[in-house]
Amino acid sequence: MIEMKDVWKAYPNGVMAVNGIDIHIEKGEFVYIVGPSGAGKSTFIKLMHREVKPTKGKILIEGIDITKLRNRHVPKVRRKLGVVFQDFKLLPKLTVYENVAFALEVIEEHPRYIRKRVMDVLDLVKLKHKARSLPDELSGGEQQRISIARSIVNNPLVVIADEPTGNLDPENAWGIMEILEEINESGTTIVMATHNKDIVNTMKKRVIAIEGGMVVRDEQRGEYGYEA
Ligand SMILES: Nc1ncnc2c1ncn2[C@@H]1O[C@H](COP(=O)(O)OP(=O)(O)OP(=O)(O)O)[C@@H](O)[C@H]1O
Repeated sequence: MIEMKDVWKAYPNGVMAVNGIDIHIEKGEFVYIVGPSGAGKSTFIKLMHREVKPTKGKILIEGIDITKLRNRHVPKVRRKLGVVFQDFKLLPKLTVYENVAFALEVIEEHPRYIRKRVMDVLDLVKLKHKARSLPDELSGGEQQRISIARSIVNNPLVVIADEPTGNLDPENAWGIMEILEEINESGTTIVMATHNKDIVNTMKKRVIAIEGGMVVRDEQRGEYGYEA
């Protein structure tokens, strides 16, 4: 479902962040991306949702090469991807409800469908009662749960998360993992870059390790493999 074929990324300053990556991720997989700081994990994640374009290579999402897409076709493919960031990136002046509804309003979904869908995903992350709050009235863990609700409101095929637990204490981090696992069990693919050794070692999912912009390990039911 997601395929990278001989993907390279050089930033304008000459840094080679990704050096010839070939990977294939199937529908429904849960994949951790691990590796030392500066290894290229975030670049890998950004390539996957076309925040950056590769210098060379193909990136296929359901057979569509996202590196070759015309700009006007990008939103259609992006809708297949939910993205979660370490720092949540909620819109501060919009309520929780409005943050989550935004993606559906942009594509002009029916207002009745929007109301139901937004309340359903808020229910999934157990924050229905916070619908009218502003993001800064919530704890970090709650904000991240809202950003996950926002990422899945469009029913994406894959949720791509860059260090989603990086700003959270262990209890909140595990709360996020429970939600991601539930989303994965309903068939959504999850790709998550992380430095969290405990989570990777406990969950026993596929682990892809990146070092120096290359895949150095790819194991089913893998371990974190580095010191925390
Ligand atoms: N916008 C950019 N311009 C130039 N170089 C960059 C840019 N973003 C990242 N890099 C460089 O590319 C390399 C890979 O960075 P990347 O952020 O992908 O690593 P990472 O594995 O996610 O690191 P961390 O675990 O610290 O977040 C690093 O050498 C970094 O300094």
